[in-house]
Amino acid sequence: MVQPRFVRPAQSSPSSDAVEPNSSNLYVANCGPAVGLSHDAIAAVFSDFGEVKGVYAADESGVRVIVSFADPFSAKSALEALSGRPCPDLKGRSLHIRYSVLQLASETQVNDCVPVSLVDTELNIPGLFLIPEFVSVEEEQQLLAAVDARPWIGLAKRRVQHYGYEFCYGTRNVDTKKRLGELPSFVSPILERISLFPNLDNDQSSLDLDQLTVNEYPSGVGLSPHIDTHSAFEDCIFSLSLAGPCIMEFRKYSVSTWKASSADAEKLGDSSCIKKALYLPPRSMLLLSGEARYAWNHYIPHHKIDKVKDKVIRRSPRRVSFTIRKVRNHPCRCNYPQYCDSQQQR
Ligand SMILES: O=C(O)CCC(=O)C(=O)O
Ligand SMILES: [Fe+2]
Repeated sequence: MVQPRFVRPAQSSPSSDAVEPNSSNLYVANCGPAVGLSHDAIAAVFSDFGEVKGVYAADESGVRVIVSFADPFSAKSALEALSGRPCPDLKGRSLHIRYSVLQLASETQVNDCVPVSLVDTELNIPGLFLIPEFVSVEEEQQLLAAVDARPWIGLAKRRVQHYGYEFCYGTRNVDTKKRLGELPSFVSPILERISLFPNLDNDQSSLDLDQLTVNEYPSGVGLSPHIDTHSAFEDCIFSLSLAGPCIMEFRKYSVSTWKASSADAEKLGDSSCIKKALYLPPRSMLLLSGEARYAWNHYIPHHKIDKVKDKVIRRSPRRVSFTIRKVRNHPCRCNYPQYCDSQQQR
């Protein structure tokens, strides 16, 4: 059987162990088989506070365990009653207890289900281009310093900044009437370089990019599969990777997914979809245009470790991306109506 993996929950402050984190699992130090206390003996003591689903070794030490309750209230009562006090039924040992959460298998798994390409041409997706080393190491540092000097907006798992127009995650669109202002001057060299981008047959006006979303992903955090809303943005979507690499997976579903929530799209999983994956190194620029932009979902798997051409690559502590787009002011008239919110029959 696969041993469940538990980790410390994300905390907002060092003292937040006192706050209920809604976890049913406790990390208990200073007891275990190495000091003559069996998992059954530990379970018996903790079951005074509620139903114990299991006791697991927290690590190889033999003196640290995870006690998993059926509900968070039992875990809270046990923590409050037993933590920091000698426990007569466990040989008088003082237990050090904190909350723990079950880590999703996907966060510890190696992403190796879809072979990962290193070059765009290998994917054979029309309109998809990857330019490695689009910015220098020095420029990368300057761009990171510029965004780190500005306020971040905290989402559930990552942080973002919006410039030009705010992207609204509820509607997956922008409010074209609410312009925030010009794009900041630190992106000007990037915009200039984009205008010289090879392989672009779009007219120059679609390159008047006016919206920037900066995403900061901690290691193991990804992005659910989605197609950027057709009616929100023009054809060309640029994404600059900084600070760390990631894998981007591309999925083409045979059914329309524009109305499905991104979580639903993720659940659609293997059913009737083609999957391809590309390694995005730091400092590279990705362009999604045409079929790649309109018909393929892009997705960053929620993994800490990726397998790229038989090499195991650990994601760095953060990846920062600059997604640069042009807001659309008229309905989309692309050639992919099944994926297009502007062209759906209502
Ligand atoms: O982080 C990235 O490279 C992609 C971000 C993205 O897909 C989006 O903001 O729509
Ligand atoms: Fe996107």
